Amino acid sequence: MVNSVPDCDFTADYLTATEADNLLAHCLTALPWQQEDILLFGRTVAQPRLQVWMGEPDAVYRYSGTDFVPVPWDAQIRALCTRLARDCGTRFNSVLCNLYQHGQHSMGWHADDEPELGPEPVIASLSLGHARRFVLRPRAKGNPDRHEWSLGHGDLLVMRGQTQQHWLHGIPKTRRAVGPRVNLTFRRLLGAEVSAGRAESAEIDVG
Ligand SMILES: O=C(O)CCC(=O)C(=O)O
Ligand SMILES: [Fe+2]
Repeated sequence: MVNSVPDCDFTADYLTATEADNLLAHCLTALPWQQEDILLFGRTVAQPRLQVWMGEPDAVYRYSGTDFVPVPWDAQIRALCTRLARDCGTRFNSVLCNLYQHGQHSMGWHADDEPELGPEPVIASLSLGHARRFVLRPRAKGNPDRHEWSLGHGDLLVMRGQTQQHWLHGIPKTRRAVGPRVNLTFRRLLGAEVSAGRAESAEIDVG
């Protein structure tokens, strides 16, 4: 039974404007951004965004057929991780950093439901830079429910409970002229075991 509302908490301006400005500039210049290839319906294509996987050495993450070995913690991001963990009442050991350079960069429908995240993961998503639409829809086909937030500079969205079991989420492309956006999603991997990977359809564009 799908809850009609996903278990998400949105906090506008979790970071002050100055904190957000400084962290955005730091992320854009200091992180080793890479555009990864993913396997999509048997073809190798470049992901429509740049990423950095960061965290504890054993937080190896398998996503769309690729193993991501984390780069060591950046001091500023680790400080944010500690603050978010305290405020969310949980612990995190890793963060997926996403860079959307323009409106054609996106993230397809997916759930963060890898087995190593556990059944009801708490995922804290901190956004910096230009606001983008974050859209959720039920996993069940034919259910027209939609929820969305505009995630702007310094905003926090925390997903918990059964959100990943029952809902898919993504960042649609936009024809608007938008500048760079950085999104940091803090997670806790429960073990170093490798998952089966998420479905290849994970990267179908969000409509
Ligand atoms: O960029 C966002 O807000 C979403 C990121 C996301 O869903 C993910 O990293 O799994
Ligand atoms: Fe996600």
